[in-house]
Amino acid sequence: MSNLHTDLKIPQLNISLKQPLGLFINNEFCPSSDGKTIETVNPTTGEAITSFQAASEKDVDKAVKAARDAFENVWSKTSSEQRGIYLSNLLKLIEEEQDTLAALETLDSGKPFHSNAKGDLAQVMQLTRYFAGSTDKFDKGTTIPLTFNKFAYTLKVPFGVVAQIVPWNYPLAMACWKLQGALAAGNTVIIKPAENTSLSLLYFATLIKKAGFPPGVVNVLPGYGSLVGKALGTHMDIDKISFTGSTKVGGSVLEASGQSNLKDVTLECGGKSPALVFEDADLDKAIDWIAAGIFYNSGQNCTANSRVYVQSSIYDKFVEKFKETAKKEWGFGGKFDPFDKECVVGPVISSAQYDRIKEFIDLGKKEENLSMFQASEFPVKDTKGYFIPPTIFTDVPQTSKLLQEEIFGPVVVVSKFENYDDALKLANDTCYGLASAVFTKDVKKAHMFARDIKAGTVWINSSNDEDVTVPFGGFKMSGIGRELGQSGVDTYLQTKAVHVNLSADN
Ligand SMILES: NC(=O)C1=CN([C@@H]2O[C@H](COP(=O)(O)OP(=O)(O)OC[C@H]3O[C@@H](n4cnc5c(N)ncnc54)[C@H](O)[C@@H]3O)[C@@H](O)[C@H]2O)C=CC1
Ligand code: BAL
Repeated sequence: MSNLHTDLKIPQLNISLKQPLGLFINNEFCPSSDGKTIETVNPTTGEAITSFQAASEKDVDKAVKAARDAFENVWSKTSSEQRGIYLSNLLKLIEEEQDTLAALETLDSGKPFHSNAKGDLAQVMQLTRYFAGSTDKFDKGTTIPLTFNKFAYTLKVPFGVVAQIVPWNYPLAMACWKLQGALAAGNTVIIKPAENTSLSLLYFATLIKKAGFPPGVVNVLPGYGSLVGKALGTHMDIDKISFTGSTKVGGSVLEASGQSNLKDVTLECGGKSPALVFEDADLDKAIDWIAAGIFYNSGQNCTANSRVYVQSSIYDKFVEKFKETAKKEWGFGGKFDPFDKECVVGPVISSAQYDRIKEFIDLGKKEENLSMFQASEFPVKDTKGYFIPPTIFTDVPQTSKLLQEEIFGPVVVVSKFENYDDALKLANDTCYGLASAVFTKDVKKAHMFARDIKAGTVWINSSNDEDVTVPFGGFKMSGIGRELGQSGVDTYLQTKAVHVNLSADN
């Protein structure tokens, strides 16, 4: 092992790989300027996997310079067709390396390989295909007739240098939601992975180079949020920043823009998304969707349907069946190994998140005296990993901290409602507005809910099955702006208005 690469083995899948550990600037892996490193831990075992280079402020400046030079001299002059070709090359490489990338996600984040990690890669491939095909199709601007001798036209132009900060719950998927859209639009990028899940994006950087992207177009800067993230937010030569993570840090990114150069800001932040189940719903199907909507990815999902409201006439039946489903379908598997097909609930990301979630569980149980069900024993005895079983709190009052705050774990609160107005009021009673779901066979009621709920996404008779072709983003304190779909490119473009005077006299 050098300090810039190490050999990793994943025996469960018979995979060996050369893992980059350096900062990726100008298409080369390099050490950090101050030699600092970060150790990354396998949440399944609690043991260290390896250490990678942690960028300094000086490295941020170096990456920004690389991205600026690449934008001004090369990328802004690269045709949209050629950008699409690079993205198509990238797609082919991701397809070839999908198992390795998915395996890295499982190793570093603990997400079950066969369900979650492969699912993340399927989404990454779909969105790369989508954005590769979009480069010559997105909105290019309009012509506006003014007078006989005057007209104007608009140009949609890239911002230039874009910074992107991504979280650990979907390390590569969240990176690709941002990266491919920004590249399709013609920007150069500096992207910062989360401290605890940097390996997959560093490996992905090798594919960027192989795909032919010119040096400096994509730069990957692993490092601490409080240092690298902050330096990106306040940098005077970054034109736009896009962030996914907690609402608290999202606010500080917005503030950093205001205190520096007013760079454009897109934020995807927290959520406490409601799912409503009306008495006319297909109960079994609703329960399957809702269980997946909270227990998939161990509940570490900004759109998780973490608040469930059920009409009182079917409440008891719902609760009974929901518990059965959680116990039967959402288990760790006997080996506590997310590479094992039986494992559908992996560990949560870190000991810090484990402690945070456990605090919520203890609060609900001991201080708020709530009725609680867990799909298996907790704390789990047979593992050193950060495993938390699906946990269901029932009859939870609207004022409970568990109902109001984002827990970001496999923990759900269930409450009852009497009628539509009651349900809507409860569902909208939150500072968040990311997503929502409604289960009913009544088309009118479903669309009334879609009209009335203050959230960026509404699922009718499903939950959390987002699609890369559909815009995604939050109302209220869940964020600013949209990603994916056409918005995934538009968000990285700004409008220039050109006024043309044809008159000979003035
Ligand atoms: N919306 C989402 O998808 C996510 C929400 N969260 C929420 O946040 C809670 C805490 O998780 P954390 O890992 O602490 O989230 P976080 O918001 O601190 O981390 C997300 C990203 O922001 C970076 N960051 C941290 N401080 C920064 C700063 N001052 N300036 C710029 N970037 C910074 C981190 O390095 C990471 O890359 C979770 O329990 C969950 O509620 C966390 C991750 C993803
Ligand atoms: N469902 C992917 C978006 C997120 O959790 O951040």
